[in-house]
Amino acid sequence: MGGAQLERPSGARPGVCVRRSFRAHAGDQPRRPPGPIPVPGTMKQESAASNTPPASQSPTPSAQFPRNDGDPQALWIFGYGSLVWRPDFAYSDSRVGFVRGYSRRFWQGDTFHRGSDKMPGRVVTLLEDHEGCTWGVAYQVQGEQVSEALKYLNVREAVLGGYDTKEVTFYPQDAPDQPLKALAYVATPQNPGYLGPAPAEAIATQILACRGFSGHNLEYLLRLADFMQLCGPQAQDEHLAAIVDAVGTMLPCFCPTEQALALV
Ligand SMILES: N[C@@H](CCC(=O)N[C@@H](CS)C(=O)NCC(=O)O)C(=O)O
Repeated sequence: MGGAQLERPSGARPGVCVRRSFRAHAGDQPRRPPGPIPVPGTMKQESAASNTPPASQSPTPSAQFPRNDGDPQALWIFGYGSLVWRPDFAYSDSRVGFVRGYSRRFWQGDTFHRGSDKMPGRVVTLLEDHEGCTWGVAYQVQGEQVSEALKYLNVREAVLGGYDTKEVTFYPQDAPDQPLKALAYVATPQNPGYLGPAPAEAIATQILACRGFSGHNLEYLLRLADFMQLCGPQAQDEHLAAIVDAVGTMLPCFCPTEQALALV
């Protein structure tokens, strides 16, 4: 199964849930160019075991799983960080869209996937924000996929990441007037890995310096920025953009000089 299919909105008017000061109406459906464009990176269907340690007695998700009309066995899971480009669980359908009332923030520390105990990386969580809007991908799991996905995500998100489950309302980009109940993994300030707010420059420095089991923290940032770029101009994330800008400013300081390279 390929990556989540992202249909680049043509130069259409912005969809629903755009910048704080703008409220379009469900009728403003962006026209669709033919054929979807895959989200950057492949969403491999490799077995979950390939990138997480042996499953432990992970706690079961605290939220009752949100159900939508139709297939009672189906469950939608909303990804807004690494799940956007690497869900690594089998799913039946995926939709690009957004949740309202939350803002994405690089305020969660990560000592496994993108950092270490000595140098924790920074990954994203959702901050309750009445005016907020966060774009991501919702994945539909059905039948046996439900228990498999939840078992895998409990290890990856809850046990290793400190995330808890929360029910959110997801608005598909192509049908914002038909919202879906979805399960999201959110790192709250009560979890031990929570780092909280910091200036964009400090977050950028931490991201540039850290790597973990799943790769460099910079890859995490840039893949998310890549996804947001593909969502089109109506999808804005000022916090993410400020960190990307700060990384761009600092990168020369982290790059080896010609002289240093000549010594290699
Ligand atoms: N829950 C968020 C964030 C999840 C996230 O990024 N978790 C990290 C740290 S626990 C992770 O799974 N990283 C895997 C990776 O960086 O490839 C999402 O829905 O995407």
